[in-house]
Amino acid sequence: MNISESERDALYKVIFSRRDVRSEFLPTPIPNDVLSNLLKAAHHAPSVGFMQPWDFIVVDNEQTKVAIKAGFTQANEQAESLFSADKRSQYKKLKLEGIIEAPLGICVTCDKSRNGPVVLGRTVKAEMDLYSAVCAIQNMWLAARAENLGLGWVSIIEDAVLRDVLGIPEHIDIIAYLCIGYVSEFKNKPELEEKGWLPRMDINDVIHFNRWSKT
Ligand SMILES: Cc1cc2c(cc1C)N(C[C@H](O)[C@H](O)[C@H](O)COP(=O)(O)O)c1[nH]c(=O)[nH]c(=O)c1N2
Repeated sequence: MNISESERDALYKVIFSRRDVRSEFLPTPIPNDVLSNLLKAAHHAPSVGFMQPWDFIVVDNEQTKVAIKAGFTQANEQAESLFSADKRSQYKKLKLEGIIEAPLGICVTCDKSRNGPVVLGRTVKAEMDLYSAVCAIQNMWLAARAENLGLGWVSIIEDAVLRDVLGIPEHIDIIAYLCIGYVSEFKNKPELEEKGWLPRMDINDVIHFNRWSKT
């Protein structure tokens, strides 16, 4: 099966217009079939040894969201203190989550024990299952954009809080807490770029032929 030019263009449009969303969520409910599309896209991500180590815990309960938000607030206060004084005042002005506003949260986890202890492709690098779960998140992020849904990754929260609030067993790794919902707008640029936190690097500064090579 070949990809047509218009299908290729659509894929690049989705890639380049995908954003991390936290300020623009609308309360509009997400239809079940649309949510299913996102989860199916995530579940079709590549995974080491095809182990499919992910699980997706969907959060739609207000009380649960409030408890998760409290965890963010606590972690964010600690995070603030780590930045230098000038960065700190800039940091305080950033909105770094949409936990309450987004109609749905999804906690993505990784079960390292799935399919037994020896996994094809994970024999020398134990973290390959975690990377596989991240591939699922990126699939979901792109599928969300194609469905005109915003997605925001909230990593400023202790695993212990998510584990406690969502009842996640100790042997399961927590990869991400994602906020998902329709949005008032998709920004043209990353919010952190727009607000002067960091610029996008020049692509030529990150592509290197034979860098560090000994030969
Ligand atoms: C693993 C990981 C973790 C986080 C993020 C991303 C990723 C990949 N990002 C979003 C991040 O700031 C954003 O992707 C970049 O600023 C680039 O912007 P766009 O995603 O292109 O809009 C993010 N943003 C935020 O406001 N709070 C957060 O806790 C996090 N955590």
